[in-house]
Amino acid sequence: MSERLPHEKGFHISWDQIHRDSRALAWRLDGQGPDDGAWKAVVAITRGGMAPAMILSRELDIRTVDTISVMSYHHQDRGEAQVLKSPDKELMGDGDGILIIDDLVDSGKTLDLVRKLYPKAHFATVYAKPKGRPMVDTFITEVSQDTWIFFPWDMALQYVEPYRGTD
Ligand SMILES: O=P(O)(O)OC[C@H]1O[C@H](OP(=O)(O)OP(=O)(O)O)[C@H](O)[C@@H]1O
Ligand code: HPA
Ligand SMILES: [Mg+2]
Repeated sequence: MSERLPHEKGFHISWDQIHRDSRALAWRLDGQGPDDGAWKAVVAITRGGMAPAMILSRELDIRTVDTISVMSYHHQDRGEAQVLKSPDKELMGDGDGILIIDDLVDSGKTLDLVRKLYPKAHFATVYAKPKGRPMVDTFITEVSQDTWIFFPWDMALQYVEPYRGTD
């Protein structure tokens, strides 16, 4: 069953902003891996985690990148999180040395599911809401629970009327 969430605010993120915030995340994680500071691999939670994971893997020079596909929302309606595609089993093990990246943590259900599969992985998101915060090891910006984050891949530039009409 899914429920409609009461989002009062919208937080609109540009490509430039997500690029800078993902770089900030990379900066924070640089040298923090278990193998002399190095990370074994980056795993993106698709689809939202792919853009931040690409930026981060470039910054940290990590060439081993895999994905886990978790689906939990239809537009703004939340359903049960389910794994649609798993990353390489041999690479993942119990998650030790693996950086698992998502664009945001909201209720925390997606990360809760992935954490159960890879308990030793490091979980990082660019944005976090209060409910999901305990599920994430590292994040950059927190927004309130009643904020819906709009990502640049879900938006387009369009004309807006000036505050004062033109006629
Ligand atoms: O903390 P939660 O409440 O679980 O919500 C966070 C997750 O929800 C969104 O993904 P979604 O399932 O909508 O799929 P998408 O990344 O393909 O858009 C978002 O990208 C996170 O992965
Ligand atoms: O605030 C959000 N924005 C976009 N996708 C999401 N998935 C869960 N919460 C959000
Ligand atoms: Mg997602």
